[in-house]
Amino acid sequence: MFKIGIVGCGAIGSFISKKVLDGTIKNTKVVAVYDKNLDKMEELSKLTGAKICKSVDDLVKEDLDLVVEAASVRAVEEVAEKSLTNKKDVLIMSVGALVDKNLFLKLQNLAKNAGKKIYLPSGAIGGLDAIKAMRLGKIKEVILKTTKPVNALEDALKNLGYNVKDIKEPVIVFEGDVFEAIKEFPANINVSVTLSIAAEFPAKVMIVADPNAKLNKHEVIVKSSIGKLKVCVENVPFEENPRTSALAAYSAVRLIRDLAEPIKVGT
Ligand SMILES: NC(=O)C1=CN([C@@H]2O[C@H](COP(=O)(O)OP(=O)(O)OC[C@H]3O[C@@H](n4cnc5c(N)ncnc54)[C@H](O)[C@@H]3O)[C@@H](O)[C@H]2O)C=CC1
Ligand SMILES: O=C([O-])CC(=O)C(=O)O
Repeated sequence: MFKIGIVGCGAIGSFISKKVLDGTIKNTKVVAVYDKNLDKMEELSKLTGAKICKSVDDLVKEDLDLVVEAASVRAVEEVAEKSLTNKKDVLIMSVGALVDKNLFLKLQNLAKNAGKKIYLPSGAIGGLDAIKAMRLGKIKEVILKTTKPVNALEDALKNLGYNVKDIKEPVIVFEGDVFEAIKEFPANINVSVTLSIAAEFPAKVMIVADPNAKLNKHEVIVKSSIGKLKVCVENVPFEENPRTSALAAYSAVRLIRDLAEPIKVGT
């Protein structure tokens, strides 16, 4: 039996748990959960039978094969560092945290020394398989254009001083590099960091708030010496959390399911 611990019992953590329970992810059990929100943690524990943990420290001491971080960019350092030092593989959803080069290198070293893995799912975008291969040539430009409904961007827009009710037509609310993008939209643009890590090249990012949009759209363009890639996904948002695309949770489910597969498809 493959044993999982989950930090963050929101949309993604709960979805992964449901896919364990319905057998989409086979021979697996969610054995421990932690969330700073007690109600969410109790709800997921009730659903899965998992132990309620008092802290990340408490969770990583359990007998686990994998820790899933599905909490927030700010949670990543503690969850990943403690998982790896306690000899657990870790899957990170809040990939945005890894825009910090020092943290990236620290976790990479910890994983190497512990003989453990850090898994970064493709999340809400596509094309990373091809981009990783293209990276072996020369990458010239990496672009991500994200369009989301206004309510999906609401928290970040309010922090940036937008009056969201005044947005009546599509507005470019951000244009800049991946470093600024994840700072200003920490719960919306983790994919720009995953993309930049896969390409080993900093993405240029544009974010559009569209009051008429119903889907989370991500357009990825990569220009390289090997060729040009254009991938566009139009994702159904999660009902429980409109900031998050359903594809992001499905990609984590697929990654965990594939860990046990003898044949690996794609790069
Ligand atoms: N890589 C990707 O493509 C994507 C990544 N994400 C990221 O994945 C993460 C999870 O997303 P959702 O499940 O949709 O979010 P959510 O908001 O539905 O759930 C997050 C849960 O984590 C808990 N939490 C937050 N900080 C915590 C901490 N420091 N310690 C313990 N619990 C904490 C919250 O109380 C909440 O219950 C977010 O950081 C989100 O930005 C979301 C979509 C796509
Ligand atoms: O789910 C999405 O569409 C993308 C997202 O929130 C993120 O990358 O943080």
